Amino acid sequence: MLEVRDLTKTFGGLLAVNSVNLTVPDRTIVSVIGPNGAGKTTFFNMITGIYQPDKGSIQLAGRELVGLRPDQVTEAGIARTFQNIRLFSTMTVEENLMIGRHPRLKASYVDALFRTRRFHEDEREAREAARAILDFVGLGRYLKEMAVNLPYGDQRTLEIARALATTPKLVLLDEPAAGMNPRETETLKALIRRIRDDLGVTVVLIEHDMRLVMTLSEHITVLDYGTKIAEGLPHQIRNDPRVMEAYLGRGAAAGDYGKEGGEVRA
Ligand SMILES: Nc1ncnc2c1ncn2[C@@H]1O[C@H](COP(=O)(O)OP(=O)(O)OP(=O)(O)O)[C@@H](O)[C@H]1O
Repeated sequence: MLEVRDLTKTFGGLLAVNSVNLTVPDRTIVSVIGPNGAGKTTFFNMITGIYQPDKGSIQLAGRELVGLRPDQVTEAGIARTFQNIRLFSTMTVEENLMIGRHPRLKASYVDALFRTRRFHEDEREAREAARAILDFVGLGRYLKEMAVNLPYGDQRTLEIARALATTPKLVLLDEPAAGMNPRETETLKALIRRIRDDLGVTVVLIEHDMRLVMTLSEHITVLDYGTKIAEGLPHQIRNDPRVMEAYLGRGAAAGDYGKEGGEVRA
């Protein structure tokens, strides 16, 4: 589904992502992990067209994405969430989803201006889709609620719902469990599995919660100082000395990898 080759990005003299390759098969759940500043978010930002890479290629189901704008990447089939919540807080839950739906609508500016039949059809379709997605993620009861009034964990789920509203082939989740309590994280884990199993959407996540990463991922790629230092199955990564070194060498970024005597909690 996703084939990243030789992806490279520098900021001034800093090599933030250094010639990274990543292959993500269709309908898999994979994780990109690494200590703080390893280049994970920069990697996501290149895939989604926010940053243009200095070098490399990014193909989604065979289509080259380098050079596309973020909205064109969304249209091509990649949706994402961000490390920090980016909802329209003064809009309702339904409206947040309808905005997520926008790239898939057919009506033009002129249709909207003159409220044509196509405009009304689009609006009805977007409302129906919003309702279906909210039910799917378990937020159906909040349809007309202001996004800002939702509990924290539900706001994060709403962000995932908004990403799903673009009907992606692949979704990139940037630290979806950040700030969640263990119960919310369990619910999130089940949701991510259902996104893959029921919707057939491929999932790539950046996550610091090692328990979640180790139990959810089918494949893990580890970055350190912008370079891929390891990749493989969860049990291989858990026992990889290079990975332990990367985390422990930096004081095992609070609550993460290697916290308990060099072993990963999983
Ligand atoms: N826009 C930018 N301009 C300059 N340097 C940047 C920019 N974005 C990221 N960097 C630098 O690139 C490196 C990689 O940062 P990035 O945010 O991708 O890491 P990360 O693995 O996502 O970290 P974290 O886990 O803390 O979110 C860091 O040294 C960071 O300071």
